[in-house]
Amino acid sequence: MTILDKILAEKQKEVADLKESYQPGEIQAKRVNVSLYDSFMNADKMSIIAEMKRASPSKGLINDGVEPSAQGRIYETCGAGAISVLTDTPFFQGTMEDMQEVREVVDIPVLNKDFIIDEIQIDRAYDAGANLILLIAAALPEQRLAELYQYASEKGLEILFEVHNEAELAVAQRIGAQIIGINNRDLKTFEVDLATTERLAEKIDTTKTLLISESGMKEKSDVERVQKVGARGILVGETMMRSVDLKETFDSLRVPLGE
Ligand SMILES: O=P(O)(O)OC[C@@H](O)[C@@H](O)c1c[nH]c2ccccc12
Repeated sequence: MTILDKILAEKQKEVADLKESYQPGEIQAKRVNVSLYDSFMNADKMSIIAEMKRASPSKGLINDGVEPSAQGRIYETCGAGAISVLTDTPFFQGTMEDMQEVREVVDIPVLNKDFIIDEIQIDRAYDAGANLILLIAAALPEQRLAELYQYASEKGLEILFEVHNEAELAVAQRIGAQIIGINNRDLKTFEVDLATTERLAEKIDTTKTLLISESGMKEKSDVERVQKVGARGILVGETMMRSVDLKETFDSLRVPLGE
């Protein structure tokens, strides 16, 4: 059983509970109407989705003392284009409240980072003020991904569609995903390799599809590698959570986008 299988088994239970306990519309949060697609496509520097990530199955505790609203404010001030908040509790120590706290204090797009397998989770993400949800190609069959993609779009959410190999990328393209995240980390083995972005980017028309490279970004040279193949955005968790000088970290990773 891979870690992804374990997480998904846990999500089945969570969703069953949520269907009993959550009424869509129950939470009400600030809504900010911003498009990550538009802002990232129009930027002249690498855009950063900075992530709130206390812990992970691969790294254990990363930074559990973090205060979401303070961290969210700093991310925005330092130049984040968006903020990703992990809301999974058993494996990542995040909560939905973390995301709501961040939402209240920032005006940039907020991504609800979780393992979404059911519409009810999309309802709750929307209610809690998310602008985007994550859909992970490896988590579900194509038909189900297509249904959830459409459900989220109809609610006015944007979708970060995450892929890790050619077959998953083909699914993203058949579904018509506008924002594709190439995860450099294999969710089944935790291995990280930036060559994943380099290999898959070739098959994407990055003038129309917004390409985000996810995971494993530590320094400028990493960002330059993915910029060269057309990424306009990066998703950065651990490096941001461990940074002692966020302004400096953002400035060094926001490389120019030119040729
Ligand atoms: O901490 P990193 O290596 O910068 O990675 C961030 C982000 O890409 C990673 O948290 C992630 C990518 N896809 C996911 C899916 C679920 C949970 C987490 C993730």
